[in-house]
Amino acid sequence: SNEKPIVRILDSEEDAAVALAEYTANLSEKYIKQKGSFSVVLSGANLINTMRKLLKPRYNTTIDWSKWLIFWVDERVVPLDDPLSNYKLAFDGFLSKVPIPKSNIFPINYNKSPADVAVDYESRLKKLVDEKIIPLSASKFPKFDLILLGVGFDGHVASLFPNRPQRYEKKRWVTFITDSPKPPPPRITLTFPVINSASDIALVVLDKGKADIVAAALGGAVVTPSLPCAEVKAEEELTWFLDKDTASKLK
Ligand SMILES: O=C(O)[C@H](O)[C@@H](O)[C@H](O)[C@H](O)COP(=O)(O)O
Repeated sequence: SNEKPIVRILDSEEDAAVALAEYTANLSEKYIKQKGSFSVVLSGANLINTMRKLLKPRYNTTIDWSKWLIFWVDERVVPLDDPLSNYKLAFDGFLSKVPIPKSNIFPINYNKSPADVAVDYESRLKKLVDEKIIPLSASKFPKFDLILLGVGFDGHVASLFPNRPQRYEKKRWVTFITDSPKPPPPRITLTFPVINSASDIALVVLDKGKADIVAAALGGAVVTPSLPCAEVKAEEELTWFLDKDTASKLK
């Protein structure tokens, strides 16, 4: 793997959205050619809006949507029709507008217990690995093609927060949190061993309020505890997508 991330600094949020579409479409073509499918793992929040260019020509007409598999890097433990659901956000803003087969979309099975939801999601991933739909990494974690991550103001990725133990999980594929500092409190999340087994990862940060966090993560500043976003590694390539304002504090 490439130890050094690629840092792309675009002029504006609009340009970053275009660059993200181009990047995603290229990976889609590459992995579908290579392995017959393209597994994409989504975050919530702003990311879905940044993916909007994929819904427009030429991407919407040239991408082989039937080969996409959709997962969530983290999910709020709420019913799937709740306005806080990452699934609902992705469905309303993206998935309902492209012809991805419903059977290729893997939202959580909602249940009141975050622990149960995590166990269920992990066992469904295990089944997909057994069925050879998702490959296994050398370290025996599921290997997704592309994980798309946002970064929080505290440097979190997925629902792996700086001051919470979930970020140190080494064995589980999916874990849960009942006291997330970002609301809502109950969530499930993929763990670092799974995230860092992905082939390609995009960290998409387009918010000048996060300029300091990005500079700390990319500038190698010593922060205790370390920033989760600085712990992300990809098997093939890790790419940061920033706009000028968000990158303004980079040296
Ligand atoms: O549950 C969520 O909200 C996310 O999946 C979370 O990990 C998000 O990606 C970051 O908090 C950044 O969110 P923004 O990009 O909206 O700031």
